Amino acid sequence: MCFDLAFLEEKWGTYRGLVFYLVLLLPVAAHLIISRNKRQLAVPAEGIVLNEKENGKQKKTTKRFTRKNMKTRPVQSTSKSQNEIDLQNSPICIFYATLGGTAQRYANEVHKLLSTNLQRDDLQLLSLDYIDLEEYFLYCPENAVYLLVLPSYAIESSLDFYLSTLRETVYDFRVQKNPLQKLSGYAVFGLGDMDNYPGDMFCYQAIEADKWLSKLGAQRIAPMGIMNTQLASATQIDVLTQWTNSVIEHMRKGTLLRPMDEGEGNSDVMDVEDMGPMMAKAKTEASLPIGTKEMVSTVSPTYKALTKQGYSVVGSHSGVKICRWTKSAIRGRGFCYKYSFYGIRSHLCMEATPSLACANKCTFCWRHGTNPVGTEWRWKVDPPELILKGILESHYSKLKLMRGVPGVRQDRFAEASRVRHCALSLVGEPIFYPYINEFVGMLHEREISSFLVTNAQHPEAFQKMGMVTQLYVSIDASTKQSLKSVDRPLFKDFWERLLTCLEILREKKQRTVYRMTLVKGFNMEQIKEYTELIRLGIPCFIEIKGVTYSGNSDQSPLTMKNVPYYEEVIDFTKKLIENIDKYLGDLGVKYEIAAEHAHSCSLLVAQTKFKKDNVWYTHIDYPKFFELWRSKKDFDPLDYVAPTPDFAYYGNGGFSPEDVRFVRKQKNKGQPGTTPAPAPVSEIAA
Ligand SMILES: Cc1cc2nc3c(=O)[nH]c(=O)nc-3n(C[C@H](O)[C@H](O)[C@H](O)COP(=O)(O)O)c2cc1C
Ligand code: SF4
Repeated sequence: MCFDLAFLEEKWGTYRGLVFYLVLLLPVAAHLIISRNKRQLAVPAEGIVLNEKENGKQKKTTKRFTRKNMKTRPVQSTSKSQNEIDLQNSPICIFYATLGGTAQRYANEVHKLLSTNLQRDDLQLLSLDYIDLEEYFLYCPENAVYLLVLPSYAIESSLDFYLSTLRETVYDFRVQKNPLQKLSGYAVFGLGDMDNYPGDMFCYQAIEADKWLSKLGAQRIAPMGIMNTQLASATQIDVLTQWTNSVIEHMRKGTLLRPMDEGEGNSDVMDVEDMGPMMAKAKTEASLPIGTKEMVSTVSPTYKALTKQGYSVVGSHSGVKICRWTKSAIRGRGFCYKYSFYGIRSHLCMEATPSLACANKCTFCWRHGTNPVGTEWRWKVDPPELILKGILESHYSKLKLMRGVPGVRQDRFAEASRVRHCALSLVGEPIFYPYINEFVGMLHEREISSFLVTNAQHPEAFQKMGMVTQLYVSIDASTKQSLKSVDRPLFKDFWERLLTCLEILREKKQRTVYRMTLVKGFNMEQIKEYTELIRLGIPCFIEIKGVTYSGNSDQSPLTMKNVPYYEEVIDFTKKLIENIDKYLGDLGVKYEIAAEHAHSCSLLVAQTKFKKDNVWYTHIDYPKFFELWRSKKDFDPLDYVAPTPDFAYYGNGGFSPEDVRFVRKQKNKGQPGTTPAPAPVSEIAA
């Protein structure tokens, strides 16, 4: 016994510390175990839908879709009264993406059916191309219902951008988990061409969207609808109506769906609900690796739309188009504003781009939503030699068509057979093209001047951009908010990107220009803020131009009302100069109006260092530029200037005296964008 007590005392001395810890930890451990059990019990009770991972193992087999197996079967659902959707008050958004218009038509149909059925007139119909994706797919409206009508394309389209945005949000560790769980639910309707894109390719992008939405925490309220667009149109409408009715039904019941295990139930039939998890595994993403897709393939609707608008698509991502001023100059009917400002004769000028894609969806873009978009280059790259050869050939072959056109001046037609200037400002973003420096170098070697316009969204590429004859940055607005509404940028940090590019521009020892396109009601206010942007870049020149009205389009909110009168452009410009004098006096630079081109509603504001002895030197000595460029030594913008001709001075109109002004019937009289000059102009500003 004594021995036992002594033994226990000795052991107590050794282990008492440990015993104290255990006693202290016991209540904490008990609390953790109890609360974990509570959570597990709560899952089914709260109706949380299991996702495919939680739902168990998946077999690796891949089912192929055939017309035969396109049946649906009853969907497994979890009916929860607390999930009932408030059909009268929940915001309902119908999203679509389209290239050819079919998905838009079907989205319209869904909108109509739902509006009638629910007797509501506030359902939103939204193009995924023209919304702020963050606003809807990161910070979604509370209790909203999302319905998506989505086609699939084996080629590049803006859907790729949408899907990659969803994917990035899923994997973005800075984003709170399940950001879409605030939604009441969602359902996807996919359109695809099963005959030409069978198996894994059929409706693959709608299926992918369904997967990412689910991973973002949104819950399916109705089975995914799938339609083969090769079916008879009456059948297609039936399928769509059935799906819409099923959505309404599910919303009424407040059911939430859970994906089923692959292989569950009858293996002959395919449940639409199976598709999400199963097809998510499909090798669609892997089968279309980055760098192999063509930006604009010849079979794409984008290609069709661009060619219809007069563009020639060269290779897979470049474009060229004969400008209407080129045609005008060949007929002796006048040059564009670049003649009065810089001495560019329009019939010697080629308008092109090595990248039809860009990172914006500007309201005034001529492409009307057909453009490919992206924040990074993810396409096949064409070599610069191929692009240059292709654009020159296309340009010349289109010019040849003008040979027999009435009024063509033979001297100009002959001169036009050698391009002297290249305006890299057509559409898209030229500095997006990975070999832009090589491409510009090839232009200069052929003594073709380069005017390059960037929308300032790629600071790294901009930093690397070498010498061009004239370097532009588009300044489409002066505040973050207005830039967002005018340019509808894809980058979240679009404003910071612009500011960084302007700072880079200031350091460039080149002829630099801010291009400002004025859109009434969008970007003509906040003049003081523009001066702050001028402070950042201190450009040599500022081009100020009224927006060109490019016609009605669903994709653009602009109307003729947004096109400013020339007087309004002048007024804006004068106020801008007053503000520069007032706020930027410390910079030691002064700006004045140097030239105008009234019939395209354009003014040129220049730093007064381009004025000597009361003579402006805004024109360019092009041979001198090539000489300096070949010397490979540093040179200054003032090293290759030429005097501005009298006709271009502000107050003289800017119309070339060599040409004869063409007077069209007075249908433009009094319209904005035209001058109040005695003779009506041939067309609205270019
Ligand atoms: C160039 C092109 C590629 C297509 N690729 C696919 C595809 O990979 N998978 C598919 O299911 N359908 C594909 N389709 C079919 C379209 O998804 C279908 O025609 C859809 O209705 C197009 O909608 P939209 O007219 O709104 O652009 C493709 C169609 C075109 C024109
Ligand atoms: S400078 Fe521009 S607007 Fe003028 S002719 Fe060339 S492409 Fe056309």
